[in-house]
Amino acid sequence: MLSRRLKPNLLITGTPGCGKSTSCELLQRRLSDYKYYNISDFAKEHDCYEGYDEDRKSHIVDEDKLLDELEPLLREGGSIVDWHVNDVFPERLIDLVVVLRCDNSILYDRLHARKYHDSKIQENLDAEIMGVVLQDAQESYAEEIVVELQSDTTEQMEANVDRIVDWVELWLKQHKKGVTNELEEGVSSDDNESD
Ligand SMILES: Nc1ncnc2c1ncn2[C@@H]1O[C@H](COP(=O)(O)OP(=O)(O)O)[C@@H](O)[C@H]1O
Repeated sequence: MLSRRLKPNLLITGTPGCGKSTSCELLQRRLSDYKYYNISDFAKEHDCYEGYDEDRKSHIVDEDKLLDELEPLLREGGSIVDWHVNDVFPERLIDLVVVLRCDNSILYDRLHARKYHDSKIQENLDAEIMGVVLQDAQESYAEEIVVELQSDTTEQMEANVDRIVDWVELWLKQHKKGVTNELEEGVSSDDNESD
């Protein structure tokens, strides 16, 4: 049975610095009727924290509370979700997972420009080299909805956004066709039942 969402939910993920927020900003200009959720901001606004990690100097997100807040919004469809963690969203709520990748020396420069601590830069570079975010996505979602896209340059980012918009259009077309088929099958099986 098809999802009853009229528009897909897109999860844009990747190691910090790979370009999620910048890509989402471009994407939202093209999909202006979609809602954008930067989960780090969302967790802060909705107080979805369960503690503070002193070593990482970052808040620990209460994933249950986060999902309680987010699920009703995602059920509506038409969402662009931006977070480096991707394995907390139930598969039924996500239609496309884009994992952005970045060359390590470029990623180093971006994280350094952000004034991240050396240990935090190293942790993220290691995660990117080992493909941790991609692996999490592959373990959490069906193979056919996980797409890995390189995002080292502005040209690549623009091409990635074009690809995502094309994918959304295809989803909408297939979904419309699928819903029509389901309705027709529903009508014909109703006919059969009455035979
Ligand atoms: N494909 C790209 N080409 C050039 N610069 C990029 C690209 N993607 C991101 N950047 C730059 O890298 C920095 C980090 O990007 P950002 O979108 O904040 O990453 P994330 O949201 O994944 O942490 C920003 O200064 C952004 O302008």
